[in-house]
Amino acid sequence: MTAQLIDGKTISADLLDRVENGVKIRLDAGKRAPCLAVILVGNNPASEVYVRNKKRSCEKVGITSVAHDLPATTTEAELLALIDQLNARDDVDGILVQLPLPEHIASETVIERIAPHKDVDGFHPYNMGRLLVKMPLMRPCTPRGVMIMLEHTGINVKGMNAVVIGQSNIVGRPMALELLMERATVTICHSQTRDLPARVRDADLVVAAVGIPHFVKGDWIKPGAVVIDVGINRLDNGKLAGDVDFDAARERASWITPVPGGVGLMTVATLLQNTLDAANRNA
Ligand SMILES: Nc1nc2c(c(=O)[nH]1)N[C@@H](CN(C=O)c1ccc(C(=O)N[C@@H](CCC(=O)O)C(=O)O)cc1)CN2
Ligand SMILES: [Mg+2]
Repeated sequence: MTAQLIDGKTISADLLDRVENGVKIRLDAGKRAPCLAVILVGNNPASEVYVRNKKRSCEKVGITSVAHDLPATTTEAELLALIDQLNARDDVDGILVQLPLPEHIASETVIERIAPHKDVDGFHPYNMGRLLVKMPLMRPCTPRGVMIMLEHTGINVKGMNAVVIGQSNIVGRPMALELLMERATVTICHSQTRDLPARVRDADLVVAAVGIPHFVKGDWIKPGAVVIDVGINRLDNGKLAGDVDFDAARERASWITPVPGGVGLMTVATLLQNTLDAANRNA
C-alpha cells in the first residue's frame, strides 16, 4: 500500500480562505479587523522565520498584527508589563509570545500572565483545563490544526487506537485531549515508554511529536494506519525532516502528512482562526 498524502498546503489554504471570509463578515458588519499582538524576544533564527510567516499570513487574511520585537536582554518583569498593557487594550484580540523564550525568562509565568480570552496559542492552564473537561475555548494551534486536517480528509477517529508520541504542553498533551474528545482510544508515549515499536504497531493513528528526525521507523507502522508527523527537524544538509521515516512509512500507511508541507502550515492557519474567534467573542 502506498499512502495518500494529507496535503497541508491545500488544507491550510482552505482554512485561510475561511478566516479571510470571516474577517470580511466582521468588516461588512462595521466591526474592526481582528488584531494580533506578536511578541518575539531575542534573535532565535527559526523563531524569526515563524514570526515573519505569522505576520505575513495575518496580512493576507486582513488581520492586523502588531509586532513587539524585544531584545534578548529583556527581563521577565518587562515582558510581563508588556503583556499587562496588551491584556488591558480593547483593540487587541490575541496575544502571542513566540517560544522558546530566552533561558532567563520562565515561559510558564509568561503564558499564565496572558488573559485567557486573548491566549490565541491556547497554552494558558485555563485553556488547557477547558480542553480537559471537554469545554474547549482557545485550543492549541498544532493539535487543532491536526484535527482540521483529519476532518478535511474524511478520517473519523472515533474508536481508533491512537498513539501520540510526545507529551509536551504544546503538542502531545493537547493532541491526546483533542483525539479523546472525538472518542479515539488514546495512548500517550514518551521517552520512558517500554517497547514503543509494539505500541505503535497497534495504532490505527500515529501522531509523532518527538523532535528527532526519522525516529519512527516504517516497520512500526500498522498496515493501513494514518500517520501524522508533527516533527520539523533541520538536518545538517539544511533540509527539513519529520519525526517519521517518511519513505518507509508511506509504503504501509493509508494516509500520511509530509514534512515540510504538512502540519506546520496548519499551525499558522489555526492561529489566525483562533484570533478571529477571539475577536468575534470580544466585540
Ligand atoms: N508561541 C508559539 N511558539 C511556538 C509554536 C507555537 O505554536 N506557538 N510552535 C513552534 C513553531 N511554529 C510556530 O510558532 C511553527 C513551526 C513550523 C511551521 C511551518 O510552517 N512549518 C513548515 C516548514 C517551514 C520551514 O520551511 O521551515 C512545514 O512544516 O511545512 C509553522 C509554525 C514552536 N514555537
Ligand atoms: Mg526567542
